[in-house]
Amino acid sequence: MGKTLAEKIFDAHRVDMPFPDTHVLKLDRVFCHEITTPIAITDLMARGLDRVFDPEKIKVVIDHVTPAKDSKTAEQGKILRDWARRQDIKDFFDIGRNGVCHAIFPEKGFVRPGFTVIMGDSHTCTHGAFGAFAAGVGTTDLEVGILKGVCAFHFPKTIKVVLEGTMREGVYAKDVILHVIQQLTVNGATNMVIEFTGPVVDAMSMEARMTLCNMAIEAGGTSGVCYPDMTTVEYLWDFIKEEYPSKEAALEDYSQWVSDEDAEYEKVLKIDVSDLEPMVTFGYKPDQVKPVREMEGEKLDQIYIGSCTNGRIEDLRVAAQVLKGQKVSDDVRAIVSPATPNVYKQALKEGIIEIFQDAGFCVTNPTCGACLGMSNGVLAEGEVCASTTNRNFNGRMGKGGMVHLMSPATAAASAIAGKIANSPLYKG
Ligand SMILES: CC(C)[C@H](C(=O)O)[C@@H](O)C(=O)O
Ligand code: SF4
Repeated sequence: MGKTLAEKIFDAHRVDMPFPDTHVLKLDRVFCHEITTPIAITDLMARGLDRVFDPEKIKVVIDHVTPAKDSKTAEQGKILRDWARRQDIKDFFDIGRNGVCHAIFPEKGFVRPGFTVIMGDSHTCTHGAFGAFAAGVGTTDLEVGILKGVCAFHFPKTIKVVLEGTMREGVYAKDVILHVIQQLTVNGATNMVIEFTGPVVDAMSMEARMTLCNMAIEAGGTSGVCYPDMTTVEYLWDFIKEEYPSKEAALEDYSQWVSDEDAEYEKVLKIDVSDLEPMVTFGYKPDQVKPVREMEGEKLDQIYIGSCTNGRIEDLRVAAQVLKGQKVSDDVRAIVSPATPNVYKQALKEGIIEIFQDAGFCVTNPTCGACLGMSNGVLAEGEVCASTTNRNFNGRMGKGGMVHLMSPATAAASAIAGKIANSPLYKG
């Protein structure tokens, strides 16, 4: 019987099996941010265990609320900052160099095919786009990871999602993943890995693959994964060119991180994306999804473009294409948060920031901010936001507020219309 990609990663990292179905894996990366890691640090300190397993494998960023908005968030930043200094963690991204964790860490080349990655953040699944096993964990697992560089997991059953056909113009990875979540439902992949394969994924950029894997958790998935290929090698090349004599050599090495043809799956879901339309959520759960067409004209108060799902340069490019020469409707306000300083810089270079500003968008620094209703765009009671983020839970972006998840193209078109609208890039 063949093996899935996740099983192969487990085999290569297993150091112990203390109980049946408890696999202790060696970790290649432990990622940290200022919301969950300070709790782990404080607890480790209280227990006299203020150490780290390897400062080079730990990567740290302040991203959720930055600059700090109050004494509490300032304290969280301080605990993380002091710890990174004390433990000699060199890859620490503080204000001015910081961006959303799941955007900046891939951008820095920290994730490689076949890696194991944990973080105290549910969207850690994003990094599976590189052919890694990347999972969000709670405080106890994070503490063990920081201290010992290992983490215990259950054996990963895998759901294979095969994406076939050709996407229509104006339909994006976000529309695909919303459709997939609708099919799987919010707990259809609980404790499982979702493997995204097929010609549609093969043709996708790394950014689009990250958008897919990012939302695996919204179907309950532990991790999303894509097979590494030449697109992966090209994305990583600047970081790996010392390791391999050529891109082909890197590809050959990475090609061990794919599933065998006869691997066993929990479920295989084949989806032809050829007829897929731009999609949007309508309720408080990410599987409540409809075509934008059926939601056109719905009232909005705010538009938000950003986050670890859709705050990368490709996303901003698409939004700018829609916004060019247009104005945000007087009925709404609009905010864009480039996900990293590099995204911001590139958007400046390409004139994208100017397009956003001329349209009437507020451009913030790179941060999670509005995505989880902590800063930079919190909704008031009863307000509605069109958002490129990944969660539409009740009150997610502010108490009593509602969120409609959608692609950057749909969000930009909705900003201009002042209500939910399909983008002119979609030719249907
Ligand atoms: C703050 C953090 C723990 C949280 C998560 O784990 O997902 C956040 O990133 C989110 O998206 O709600
Ligand atoms: S951008 Fe949103 S979903 Fe992503 S890590 Fe930040 S708060 Fe979580």
